[in-house]
Amino acid sequence: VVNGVDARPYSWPWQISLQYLSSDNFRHTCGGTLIAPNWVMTAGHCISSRKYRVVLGDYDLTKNENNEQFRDVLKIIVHPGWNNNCLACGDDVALIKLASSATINDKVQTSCVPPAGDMVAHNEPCYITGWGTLYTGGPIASRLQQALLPVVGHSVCSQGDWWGGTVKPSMVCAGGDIRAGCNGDSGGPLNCKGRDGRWYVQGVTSFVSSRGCNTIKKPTVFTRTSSFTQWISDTMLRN
Ligand SMILES: CC(C)c1ccc(NC(=O)[C@@H]2CCCN2C(=O)[C@H](CCCC[NH3+])NC(=O)C(F)(F)F)cc1
Repeated sequence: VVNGVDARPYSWPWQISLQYLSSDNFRHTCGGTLIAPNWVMTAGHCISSRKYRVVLGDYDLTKNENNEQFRDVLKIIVHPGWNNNCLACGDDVALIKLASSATINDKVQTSCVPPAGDMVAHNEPCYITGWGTLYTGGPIASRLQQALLPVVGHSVCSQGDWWGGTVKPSMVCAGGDIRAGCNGDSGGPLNCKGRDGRWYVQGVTSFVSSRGCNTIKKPTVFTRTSSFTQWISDTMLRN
């Protein structure tokens, strides 16, 4: 996250770190959201043929704070429409079934998935969270970062000098000024508070401009969760 701040520890208890085994130790590669005790939602582009683990209840990736829960992955289902060579085609979403359920407590909780078709409004105040790089090409964060990213409506985000036709209705734009997601935030949540006072994961961090994470008029682009609510529930039910 570029120009964010340290989150208050465990204030986003559904944020997970997706890590892959790289010569004898696990490395953070993407974020993700706990949406059921044994299911995590992340981005399709985060998934390759590596061995993964999921870390829950983490805050500082460089310290053992004794609240972390480590889970092996039982299975990964990438959305059938995801095409690694077509970021603009969307469907950048995947579901990870944990080998055993997370222990739900004050530091590990599930986020709400919005109802199908739920549309976050232009300028709605949402927060991106993640351990991604602190600036383009920079180091990943040690402590979980957060930044307020106001939603940019599709009519603005799809304008020529913004993302144009690259952004689809199945995506959500947010930010577009000095704050942005950055590499390593992929797969993490766009957190928006509902009228019921509960937090909803309205987006899955998908892409930023290849010219720099916080490029003006190139807001961070998220997979719109509510476009996949049906797929999410079907997949969890069948697997
Ligand atoms: C659709 C096309 C115009 C296009 C749009 C944006 C990009 N952006 C990028 O490639 C930048 C540069 C580093 C990684 N990156 C990204 O946007 C990667 C996804 C890359 C997937 C590649 N297989 N996502 C992230 O860094 C983020 F923001 F989610 F944390 C690339 C192509």
